[in-house]
Amino acid sequence: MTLTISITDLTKRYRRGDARPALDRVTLTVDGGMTALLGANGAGKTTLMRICVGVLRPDEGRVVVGGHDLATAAGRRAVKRILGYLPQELAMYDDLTGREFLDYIALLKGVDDRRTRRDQIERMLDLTGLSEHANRRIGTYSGGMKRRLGIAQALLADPELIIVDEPTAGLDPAERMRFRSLLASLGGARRTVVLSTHILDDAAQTCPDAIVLHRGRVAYQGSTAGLAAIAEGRTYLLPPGAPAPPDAVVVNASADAAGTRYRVVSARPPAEGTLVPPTLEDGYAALLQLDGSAA
Ligand SMILES: Nc1ncnc2c1ncn2[C@@H]1O[C@H](COP(=O)(O)OP(=O)(O)OP(=O)(O)O)[C@@H](O)[C@H]1O
Repeated sequence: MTLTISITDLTKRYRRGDARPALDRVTLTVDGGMTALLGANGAGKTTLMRICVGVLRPDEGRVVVGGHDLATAAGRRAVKRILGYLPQELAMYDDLTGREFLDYIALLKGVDDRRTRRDQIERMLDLTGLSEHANRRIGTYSGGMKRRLGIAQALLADPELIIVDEPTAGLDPAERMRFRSLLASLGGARRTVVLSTHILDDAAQTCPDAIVLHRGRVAYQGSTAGLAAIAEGRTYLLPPGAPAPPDAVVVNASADAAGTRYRVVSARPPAEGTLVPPTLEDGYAALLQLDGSAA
């Protein structure tokens, strides 16, 4: 049985009198497997994740994680025991080696037995490809290696629930692919994984389910394929030089010697253009367009 996160009517304002709350009556259910949490800058993703891991309190609403109510101290303690969390900015100690850092985190997570701790750390180092760098000081690690160490610490003590906030931001393409397959290998039947990302390709490759937050509200919850399908019948590739229709969202543009070629999502068919199967990016653009607030 995988763990479920039930979120009901969650509202969070950072300052009293803020015109728009960071989260506005958010109601969601997150089941096992991998779920992508999508949304523009400031949509409320980090706020939602911080509330779900118990480090931030909502103004209103309720979060129950695996049967534990986060409104209670006992509930928050219970969730900490089953949680692996990789925040956007994870504080690491540059003077520690990777192995020492993991040892410290494992102790904080209550893995008291030295041998169990050592075995778990070796497993995580191996899984994240850091074994040969484990005795180097973290201060000498690349950004990608620090991210991998971040996921290694999140996975210590075999958590049932994993929440990761933009884990691939700033990584080069090779590190990103490596990280992506590592994440995909985690989302097995036993775990509930929430992955917040701006990189829709990462979500499309790893997550069967998706949530889109828009200005603090839920704009979509369902399958990733269903999100892509919102742009079905309205995604067009325009020939070089053809202008994008005025009400279309330009998903991308590529230029070559023949001119610029636009990929657009448009409710109305353009004068010239070929209908193409939509990607997750197209579906996301269509969703925000339908919402009347494409950014
Ligand atoms: N500590 C804070 N104090 C005041 N306002 C905040 C604070 N943290 C976030 N906000 C505001 O709350 C809203 C939601 O922010 P949040 O960081 O949750 O969004 P996000 O979707 O994670 O964005 P990003 O993709 O840029 O990380 C934004 O308007 C942001 O400015």
